[in-house]
Amino acid sequence: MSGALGVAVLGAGHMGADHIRRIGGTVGGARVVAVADPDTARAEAAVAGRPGVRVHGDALAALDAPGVEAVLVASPEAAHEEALLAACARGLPALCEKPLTPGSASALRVVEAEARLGRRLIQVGFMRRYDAEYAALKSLLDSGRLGRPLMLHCRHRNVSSPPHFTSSMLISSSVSHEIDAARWLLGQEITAVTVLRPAPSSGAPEGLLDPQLVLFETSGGAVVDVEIFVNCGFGYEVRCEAVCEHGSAQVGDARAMVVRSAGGAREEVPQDYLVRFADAYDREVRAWVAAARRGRAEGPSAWDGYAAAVVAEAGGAALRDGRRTEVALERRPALYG
Ligand SMILES: NC(=O)c1ccc[n+]([C@@H]2O[C@H](COP(=O)([O-])OP(=O)(O)OC[C@H]3O[C@@H](n4cnc5c(N)ncnc54)[C@H](O)[C@@H]3O)[C@@H](O)[C@H]2O)c1
Ligand SMILES: O[C@H]1[C@H](O)[C@@H](O)[C@H](O)[C@@H](O)[C@H]1O
Repeated sequence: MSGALGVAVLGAGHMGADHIRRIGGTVGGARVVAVADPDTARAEAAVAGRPGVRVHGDALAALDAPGVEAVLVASPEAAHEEALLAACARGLPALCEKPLTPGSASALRVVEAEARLGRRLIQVGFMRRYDAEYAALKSLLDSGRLGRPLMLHCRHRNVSSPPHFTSSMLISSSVSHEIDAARWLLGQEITAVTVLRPAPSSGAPEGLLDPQLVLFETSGGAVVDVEIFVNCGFGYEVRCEAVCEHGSAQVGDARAMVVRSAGGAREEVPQDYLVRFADAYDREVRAWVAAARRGRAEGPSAWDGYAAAVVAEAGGAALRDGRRTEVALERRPALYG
C-alpha cells in the first residue's frame, strides 16, 4: 500500500476522539475517512477541522463508506461483536478497544469468525503491552535473569468510575488489563479466580463493590493479586511488581513527576489513562496501522480477548459466590498458535 490507510472509527467518545486525534497526528501512515456514532454531534465535534471525513449515525454504514480499509472500534463493549463480525465479513483489519465483547460466548463467536477466515484481522486494545515500562518488565522476565516468576502484585486505581459501572465490571472492564498483562508477562494461562471484597469505600457509588482484591492462580503455579479500586478519588495509578526466585522488579511509577516547592516535595499523580498511557496508545495504534497496511493484524489477538472474557466471567462468579472459581477455555484454534 502506498497511500495512507483509510480508517473508519466507530464511537467518538473518550477513546474514539483520542484515537481520531492520534491518527494523522502522532501516528502517521493512516487517515480517518469515516466516523460513526449515534450521537452524530459528538462525531462532528471529534472531526472538526478535518474536511472530508464522513460522519454516520450507523456503524455499518461507516464500514461501507468510500476509502475505508480498516476499522478502529471504540464504541461501548455491547456494540463490539456486531462491528467485528462485519469487519471480518468485509476483510477489514480491526483494532478493537477492550474488552473484546461483554462475555465469553460472544467473544468465542468473534474468534470463530476470524478462525474461519484463516488469517488474523483483529487486534485487541490491551495497550499495556505497548507501554515502555511493561515492555521492559516483559523483556526482563523473558531473559530469565530473575529466575522463575512466583507472584505478580498489581494495583489498578481510577479517580472515579463511569455511571454505568457495575461490581462485575471492575473485573470485566478494568481488571481485564491485568488479566491480559499477567497472561502475556508470564506466558501462562489463568486457571482459577478468587475475589475478596473489603467493605466498600464511602467514595464509591451506592451498591458498587469497590474496591476488590482479585486473586488469580496460573498454569505455571504463580499467583497474581490485583487491587482494583475505581473510585479512589485521588489519581490514576497502575503498578505491577513481579517477584521472582532471584529478585523482584516493579513498574508503574516512571510517569510520576516530583514537584519541589515551598519547602516540600510533592509527587503528581496522573488523573486518567489518557495521560498515563498516552505513549502506549500511540505505539499500539502505530503497530496496528503498520500491520493493517499489510492486510493483517498482530499484537493481542481475538483469542487473548476471549481468554480475558472467560477469566473475567469466572471472576464475576467468584465475586457473587465468594468462592474460588476455576477457569476453562475452549480449544485454541490453530490460527492463534
Ligand atoms: N484501553 C483503555 O484504556 C480504555 C479506556 C477507556 C475506555 N476503553 C474502552 O473503549 C470503549 C469505549 O469507551 P469510552 O470510554 O470511549 O466510551 P464513551 O461512552 O465515552 O464513548 C462511546 C461512544 O460510542 C457511541 N456509540 C454507542 N453505540 C455505538 C455504536 N453501535 N456504534 C458506534 N458508536 C456507538 C456513543 O454514543 C459514545 O459517543 C469501551 O470498550 C471501553 O471499555 C478503553
Ligand atoms: O475502560 C477503562 C479503561 O480500560 C482503563 O484503562 C481502566 O483503567 C479503567 O478501569 C476502565 O474503566
